[in-house]
Amino acid sequence: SQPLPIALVGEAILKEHAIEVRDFDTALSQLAEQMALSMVAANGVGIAAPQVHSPLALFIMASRPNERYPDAPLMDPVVVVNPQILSASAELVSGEEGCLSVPGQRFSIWRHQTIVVRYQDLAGHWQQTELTGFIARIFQHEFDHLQGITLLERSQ
Ligand SMILES: O=C(NO)N[C@@H](Cc1ccccc1)C(=O)O
Ligand SMILES: [Zn+2]
Repeated sequence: SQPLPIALVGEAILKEHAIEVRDFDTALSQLAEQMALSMVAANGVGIAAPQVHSPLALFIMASRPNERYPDAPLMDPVVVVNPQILSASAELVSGEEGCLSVPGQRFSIWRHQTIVVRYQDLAGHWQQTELTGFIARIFQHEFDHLQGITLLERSQ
C-alpha cells in the first residue's frame, strides 16, 4: 500500500479540532497502519491523523534516531487514541522541532519537560503514563495537531 498524501500547513484540515474516536474497529487499525507507513516514508518520528486528512483524535509517536533527529531516543511505536494531558511540569524546555506539514523547516519551540498523559490504545484500553524529554515533546506536538494547532503558532 502507498503512503498517504500529507496535508501542508494552510490546508483547513490542520486547523480543525479532531473528533473523538468511538469505533475501535479494523478501519481504525488500518488507518493507524497507513499513518505509520506515511510517517516512515517521510522519515518522521510522529504523525497525527489530520495530517493524512483524517479528522480523528489519533496519532502515532515513534521516536528513533535517524538523520533528521540523530539524538532521538529509541522507543517502540505507540498508537495514541483520544489523548488527554492530565498534568504538565512548570519546567519548560526549548528544543528543535520539524513538522511533516511544514517540510524542510525547523523551529525552536518551548514545551513542558514532563507531562502525565492518558489515552486509549487500538483496543480501546485506557493507558496512563508520564513522559519526559523528546518523547514528551512529540506527544505535545501531536496533541497540538488534534487541537488544530501547528508549531507555527508556537514558534518563539
Ligand atoms: O509533523 C510531525 N508530526 O505531526 N512529525 C514531526 C514530529 C516531531 C515532533 C516533535 C519534535 C520533532 C519531531 C517529525 O519531524 O517527525
Ligand atoms: Zn506536525
